[in-house]
Amino acid sequence: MPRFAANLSMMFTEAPFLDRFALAARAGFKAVEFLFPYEHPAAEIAKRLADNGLRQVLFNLPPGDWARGERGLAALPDRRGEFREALARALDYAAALSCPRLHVMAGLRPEGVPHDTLLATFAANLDRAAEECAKAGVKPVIEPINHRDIPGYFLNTTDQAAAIIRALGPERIGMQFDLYHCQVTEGDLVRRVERHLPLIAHMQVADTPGRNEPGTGEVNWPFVFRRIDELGYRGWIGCEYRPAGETTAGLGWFAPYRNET
Ligand SMILES: O=C(O)C(=O)[C@H](O)CO
Ligand SMILES: [Mg+2]
Repeated sequence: MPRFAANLSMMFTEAPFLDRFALAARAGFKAVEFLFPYEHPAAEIAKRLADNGLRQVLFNLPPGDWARGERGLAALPDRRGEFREALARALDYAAALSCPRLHVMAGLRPEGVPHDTLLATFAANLDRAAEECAKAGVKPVIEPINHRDIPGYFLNTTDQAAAIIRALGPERIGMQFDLYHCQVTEGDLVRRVERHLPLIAHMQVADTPGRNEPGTGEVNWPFVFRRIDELGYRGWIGCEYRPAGETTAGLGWFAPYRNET
């Protein structure tokens, strides 16, 4: 059976961030992910994880100035110093939270910079991230993101991510396969999971088109989850969706998977 992690940036937003850990555990989750921990001391988050018997399975490197629209630094040639600092900061948190995966966001394509320059920067930064992360027992992951949610994002398709991962070594870098982005951009979910399975180190889910919980949109999730399981994926699937109503009221879809650890 697939194992689901609650995404605490999107779920349980009825409560302040630090109180969401208890709500996730009460709803039956054994693991959590979120976008960014940096507004809170790592020790405080570690305590919430321990108090509630939860594992932290993923979070993101600092993405630059999120409030001003930045969405990562890794492909940006004039931000390499800042990328190194972001990596170090994320690794400090990962150590404190015993987190095995870090999402390295590529960033938005700056106007006038050739694609090859961005790709070379992304590869060089990922190479460095892989080296530093390996020392800490962490695997960095990259995620193709659709054009509608983040227009101008550098990394859009699973094939593009796969080519970068193969060039750098799948044992060093993984794919964060977000089924929601894949359905928006590419579709053919099960075939794409089959194609990229050896590279996939983390998954995420939301239904399309609304980015709400599974069962609110157009995808046959029981079939997709069953095939993912049959294919042998044993990693986590982060519930990176905006609940259509109150979070707990929308967890009916999760009932068959609640006991997976
Ligand atoms: O948007 C997503 O799907 C993500 O997973 C990123 O971490 C945040 O943009
Ligand atoms: Mg995602």
